[in-house]
Amino acid sequence: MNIALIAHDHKKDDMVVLAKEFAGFLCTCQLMATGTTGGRLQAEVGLRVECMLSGPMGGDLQIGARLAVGQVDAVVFLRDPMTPQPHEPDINALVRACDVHNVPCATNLSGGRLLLQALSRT
Ligand SMILES: O=C(CO)COP(=O)(O)O
Repeated sequence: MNIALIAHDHKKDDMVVLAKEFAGFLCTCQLMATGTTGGRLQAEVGLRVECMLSGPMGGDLQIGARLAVGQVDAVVFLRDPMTPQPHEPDINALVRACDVHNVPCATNLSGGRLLLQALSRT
């Protein structure tokens, strides 16, 4: 299974907690992440992650492009709703691509937990 993991700066600690919780499942998946998120998952959780560019540099778009051609099965995108992001159009494009292609996308910690629980049982 191909899973994309993305977190805005104020949500990166949550992503590390979530990834540690599901490390046993995630280490059986092909993981991709935006640059800084992926770096933390590698360093702090020990997961093997394909790192794209950092989000503001186009990482969300890289993941969206893969998703559009069927190479992403699920997205956990822990967004920060309280902080304006310079690359808001890229963020919207990725979430829209999930909707266009009917790819499950969790945008907060509890949704991410539910999604990973469900996927880890399949
Ligand atoms: O900005 C992001 C997603 O929109 C996340 O990017 P980083 O993982 O590189 O911080």
